[in-house]
Amino acid sequence: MTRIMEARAMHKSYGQVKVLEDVSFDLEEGEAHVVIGPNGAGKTTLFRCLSGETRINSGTIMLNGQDVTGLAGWQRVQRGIGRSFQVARIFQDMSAFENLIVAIETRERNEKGIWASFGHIAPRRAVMDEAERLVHELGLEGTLDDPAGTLSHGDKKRLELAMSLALRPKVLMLDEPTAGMSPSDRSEAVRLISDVRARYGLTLLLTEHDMEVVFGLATRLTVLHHGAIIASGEPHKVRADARVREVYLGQH
Ligand SMILES: Nc1ncnc2c1ncn2[C@@H]1O[C@H](COP(=O)(O)OP(=O)(O)OP(=O)(O)O)[C@@H](O)[C@H]1O
Repeated sequence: MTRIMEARAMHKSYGQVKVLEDVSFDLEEGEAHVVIGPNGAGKTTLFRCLSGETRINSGTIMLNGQDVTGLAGWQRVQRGIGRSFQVARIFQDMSAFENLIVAIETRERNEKGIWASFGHIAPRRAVMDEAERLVHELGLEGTLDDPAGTLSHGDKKRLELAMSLALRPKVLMLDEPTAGMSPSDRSEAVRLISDVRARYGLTLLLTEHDMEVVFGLATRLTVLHHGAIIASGEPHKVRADARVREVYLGQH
């Protein structure tokens, strides 16, 4: 297996609060690596550090063998890290389709440089075709012309996923993708994420609280507790780990 990401000895504090303490973390190509842990364990912070949204205080992060520790989030996106769009990043007044067009054009600008943004007024046919394909694959047909801000929670999540895929990432990071969903929407989300992972040959990194989602998707499971990793490995082995059951899984 090829190691895509290798983070070593990461420390992260917010003021006096130590959130990550000596965390080392690997991501292998093709795996679906799920990070779980109690509320406040540091999962979102770990995500933000790996994606470059926030800087670690010490440690190193390598991506495909290159040191990206000092690089900003957008520079890591250019190197293949796709972080699911936060709901706030969707342009609420624009339609789902227009949001997708923007995401695809953003990728093209990243690929070709700033000059790609000049020279066309209407979206080109290829961009429209790609947006239509994503709409179809993600089941967004019924929502196309509605302002994104008026979409249901489940459809917003689908749109976020479509916008993340538009960036053609090698690694897709999803922070609690099923948060706030009904049980049936959850099962649908698991099916969709598995489907997208297989179709795009993606490496997945996600956090999740729902155990059906966790065990439905994970090929590797890592458990964070008070900002430290207490177990990592095959899901069924981690599930049986006494310490993990004590601090987290025993309550589920
Ligand atoms: N920007 C910030 N400034 C100050 N403290 C923060 C900040 N972000 C997170 N924290 C603190 O860091 C700790 C870990 O938070 P984090 O959101 O990473 O945990 P989590 O495991 O994702 O939790 P949850 O499961 O509830 O989402 C918490 O104590 C939180 O209050």
